Amino acid sequence: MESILKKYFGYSTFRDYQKTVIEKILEKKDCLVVMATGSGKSLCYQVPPLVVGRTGIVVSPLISLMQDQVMTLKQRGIRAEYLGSAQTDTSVQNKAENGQFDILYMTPEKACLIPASFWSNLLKIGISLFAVDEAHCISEWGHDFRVEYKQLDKLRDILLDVPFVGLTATATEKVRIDVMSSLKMKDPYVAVGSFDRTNLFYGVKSFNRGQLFIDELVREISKFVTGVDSTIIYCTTIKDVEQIFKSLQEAGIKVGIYHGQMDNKARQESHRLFIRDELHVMVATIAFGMGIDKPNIRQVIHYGCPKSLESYYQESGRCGRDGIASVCWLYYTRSDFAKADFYCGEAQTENQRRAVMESLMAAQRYCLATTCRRQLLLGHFGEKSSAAGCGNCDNCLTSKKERDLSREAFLLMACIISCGGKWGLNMPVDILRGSRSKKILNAEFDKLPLHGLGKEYSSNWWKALAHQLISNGYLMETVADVYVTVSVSSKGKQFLSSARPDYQPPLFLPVTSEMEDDGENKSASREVEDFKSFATLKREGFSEVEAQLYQMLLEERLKLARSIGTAPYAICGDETIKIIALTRPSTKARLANIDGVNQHLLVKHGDHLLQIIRNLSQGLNLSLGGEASLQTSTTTKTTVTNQVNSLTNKQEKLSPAKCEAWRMWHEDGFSIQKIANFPTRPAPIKEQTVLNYLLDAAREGFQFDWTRFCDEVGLTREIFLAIQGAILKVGTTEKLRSIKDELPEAISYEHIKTVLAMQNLGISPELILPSNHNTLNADQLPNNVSEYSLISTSTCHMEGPCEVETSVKNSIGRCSFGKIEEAASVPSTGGQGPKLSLVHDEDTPLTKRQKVSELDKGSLIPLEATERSIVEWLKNYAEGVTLSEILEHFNGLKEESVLDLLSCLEGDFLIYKKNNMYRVM
Ligand SMILES: Nc1ncnc2c1ncn2[C@@H]1O[C@H](COP(=O)(O)OP(=O)(O)OP(=O)(O)O)[C@@H](O)[C@H]1O
Repeated sequence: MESILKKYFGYSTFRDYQKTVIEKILEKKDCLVVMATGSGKSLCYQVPPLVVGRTGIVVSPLISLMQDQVMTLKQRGIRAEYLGSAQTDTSVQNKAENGQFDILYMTPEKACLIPASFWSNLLKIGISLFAVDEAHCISEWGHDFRVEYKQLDKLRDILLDVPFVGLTATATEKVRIDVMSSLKMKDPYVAVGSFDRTNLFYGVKSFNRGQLFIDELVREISKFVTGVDSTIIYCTTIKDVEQIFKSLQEAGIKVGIYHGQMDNKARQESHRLFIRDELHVMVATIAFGMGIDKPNIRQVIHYGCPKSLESYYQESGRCGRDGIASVCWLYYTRSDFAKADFYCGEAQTENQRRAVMESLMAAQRYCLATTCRRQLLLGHFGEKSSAAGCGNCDNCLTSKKERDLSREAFLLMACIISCGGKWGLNMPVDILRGSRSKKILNAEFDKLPLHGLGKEYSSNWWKALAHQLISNGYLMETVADVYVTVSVSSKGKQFLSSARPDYQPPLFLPVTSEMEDDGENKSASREVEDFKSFATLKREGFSEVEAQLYQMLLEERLKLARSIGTAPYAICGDETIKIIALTRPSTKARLANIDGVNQHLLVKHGDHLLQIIRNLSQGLNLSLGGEASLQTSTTTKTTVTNQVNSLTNKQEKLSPAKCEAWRMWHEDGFSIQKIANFPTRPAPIKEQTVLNYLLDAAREGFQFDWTRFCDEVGLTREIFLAIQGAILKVGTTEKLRSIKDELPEAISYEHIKTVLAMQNLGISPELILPSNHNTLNADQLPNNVSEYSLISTSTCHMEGPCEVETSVKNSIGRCSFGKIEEAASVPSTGGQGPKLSLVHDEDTPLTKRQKVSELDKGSLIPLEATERSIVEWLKNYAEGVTLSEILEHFNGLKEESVLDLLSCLEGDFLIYKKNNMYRVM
């Protein structure tokens, strides 16, 4: 499974639930997968057909979505096609029937109407799975019910032994049950993940609809539209779409338009150009919907409040699908909340109207919230999140101002009660503002003592306060048909009973931006200020010149995509380009090792890409090879970004020479001695220098294998303890010389430096340092250990010096820093086996894993390393093998030769490297 993942998708690690779902499918179990948008559900049905080599059928609601998926899969070397009304190639059905595709998409209509002979023929060859994407469409309770989906259950009786898989990003409990029963699933495996999209920033602003705001928005967008990131602007009306589209176009931005009144062809063309990065911004109504599967959308802006939180989650969820930090801004005006009539237009029954109203009210609550937006959003889908805020929404990031609003709250609540509690907000607000409208005069509300007492605030200000009182439980809303009435809750009444017109108990409430700016006076530029600052999130982690390289590489990817008629993201994702820009691989093997680089890309475009990387890097004076070992395999995309960022930050603190030494040691597995004398160096450097470089890297937080390092410098637990004792005696770590003077000659400065670094970093010797007790006899000791024995016994609280002394001497014997001659003079243990190599051979690494050594016990005869023998041997280790272990197994062979062979195997995608372990594809 993992080889398939790397080979076709370029990734080396499955996301949490993916592996289990795939395993269940391979066991032929039905599955229901409910996971957030962009969480990687597609992989669950894309991998099994490749594992078993039989076609997987995928039902998908939209032709455009299928076309995009097929395009992307083809770029991965996967045989994919679709069947549906838009398919012009008449041979596809025939080929499909003969099992010639790995993955075959079809519309639900096609799946139901295709002749039974198609299924029986294909069944003879084998069908690996029957997946229903966007499975919520099958349920009448789902927000996107499609009648055609309901017919799919018929296929259950035809595709008897085929696992059915339903996948959706939005499904309540009710919908889930409906999907399972509609697809007649048998005891399905259900995977429900978090809906949290942690890489998305959520923000909301109120604004005044109009050209002034649009102009400001356009100015801001044109500042950061670079041609590599995409933005979607969702509008609630076609009029808004056209107005914003026109303004962006006039500003010279490559912008597309998409709405329901355009003809099919024009919409398809808009979609196509946007997907292929030929357009940078898309202004659309929500008609530009489900089929958007573009990973590098960095911003989704809602120009107007959406009709429900479900649709907001879906629409904003098109942002940042590749896991890179992205932003979702929602702009609303108060008038958006009065659109109930409009949204209720199609509702037939009162219940349906109520459902629409409640959805709109939830969206309104989201807009007006002063607490964590993510929590509100997740809570709406029944997901609990931690009590603390998310730290990635406007409310969490901006400190809330609070004010004692007891007087104003008193006036508003008293007014609501005075006018009978049967109105919406407009009536009490108008009374407070002293309106003399006909409605007010007729009801004689102008005679109320409260009339005109709240003139100093705008009507929006009062409404914003009302929503604070609602969210704090002082007021409550009731839906009656399409109307919402507001009344005072028992908490509100309690407050009123403890207050008088001239005295109110303090009531501190958050001051929202609407209240702060008093709505009407707000300048457009302030509204878009935050928008701008969050749009630059993605540029974190690059030096200026690396950022330049990143942009250039994206341009090159665009050119390549144009030349082969595909979308840039189908070649590889932005995150992959980011890692390429940071590591600048110079060989196919290194390129292959990057997350997101698949075999097809390497074989088809690898040489071209390497050439480009070389040329561009040279032009920018950047060294090739990069510094970071970007093993991106263990985490989600978001973590990958963090890894890259933190590595880059670390690299900035470390000189290139140190980074390079660390990379050679950590990534390539070279010994310190080898690095010091590397053939490409103009002159060798001291081993001590390399050791210092590596310790600096460790101190800067670079990934570090301490066991290997200590093994290489010959530091055992006993030496560690001896040094610790000396430090205690000297009483300071400032003077290395004094510490050294307390120790036997054979304990070097390098040992001391290593111990100090470990102590500083809190690395416990117990965990990583071997003890050499019992490996040598006491009588094999050289004579000069008396001084040391005092130290070691006192440190170790041992009765006699014997064992510790023995171990120290043994350890010293293994030390490679200027102590080789001395070590050679220590007699060998003879019968202790091959583990204790007292004479250091520069091509024989010192580490040895337990697992490998067990398998290799007694194998001292040099083995011939060929591509075939390496692959054959690697097959024994599902978890992989390190370079040192390979070298140890093929003992007697030069490290460079083995590296050459490994490099070829990686470049040919026969093996791959994950977490520094080599594995067979
Ligand atoms: N194991 C993985 N490692 C790295 N990236 C992955 C992995 N699995 C999936 N991805 C990437 O995550 C992105 C989103 O995946 P995918 O399109 O499958 O999401 P989805 O859950 O189907 O979303 P939606 O519900 O919106 O259709 C894609 O760019 C995909 O290549």
